[in-house]
Amino acid sequence: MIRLPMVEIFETVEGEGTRAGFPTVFVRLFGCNLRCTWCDTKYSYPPAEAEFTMTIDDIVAEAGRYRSRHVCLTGGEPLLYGDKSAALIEALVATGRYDDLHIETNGAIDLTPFLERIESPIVRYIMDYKLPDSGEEERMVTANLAKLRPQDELKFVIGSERDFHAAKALLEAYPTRALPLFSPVWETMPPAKLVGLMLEHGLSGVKLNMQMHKIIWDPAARGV
Ligand SMILES: Nc1nc2[nH]cc(C(=O)O)c2c(=O)[nH]1
Ligand code: SF4
Ligand SMILES: [Mg+2]
Repeated sequence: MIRLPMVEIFETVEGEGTRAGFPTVFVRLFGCNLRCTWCDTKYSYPPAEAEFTMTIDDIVAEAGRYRSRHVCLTGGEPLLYGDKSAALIEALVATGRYDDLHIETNGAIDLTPFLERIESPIVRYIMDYKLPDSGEEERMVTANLAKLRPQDELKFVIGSERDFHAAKALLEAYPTRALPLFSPVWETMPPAKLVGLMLEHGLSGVKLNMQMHKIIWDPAARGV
């Protein structure tokens, strides 16, 4: 039986992206293949330990205890487990109880096998592109950008002006159908400064992405 290492399952409102504000069940898997400098979920990979492991059936049942019709698969990196991650996505889709299943993936996983295997219209990828300040830019799978679809989102977490210019250059170099989101790093990029840069550079197709959960609750709170 397939078991996955887990951090937590909880219900809150989605804090980010185009579905921000909808009641959403979060399924947070343990483990990540990156170590971003500004990571806000360091409890989701070693040296922290997985809280527990769960079977796919258990995860589906636990998520199903809540009434949200949106589900977010996150981590860590929820696609780290290949076929097992795909089987979890398929099992959540098969319940028929969700209108939206979005997957927060870190840009260092080739999405091709997932896009080819999973055909459900409710499944959407929110791909982070890690910029220079993260320390992980060289790990990005740039081939993913051309494969993302209009329902997917391409999120840039922007910590500095250097990051802003890198994101702008990347969008010019790698056309994508996904919606580009610019998200300010909570500690180092004042949102007003990021908006100013977006307007100054005429980035009319880019959407500002604020992390609502860090405004509503303590930025360090877990499970919200
Ligand atoms: N409310 C809320 N929205 C979120 N969107 C993405 C999250 C994540 O940690 O991946 C997250 C989270 O942890 N909380
Ligand atoms: S990819 Fe996400 S979970 Fe992994 S280190 Fe970076 S910010 Fe943290
Ligand atoms: Mg979070």
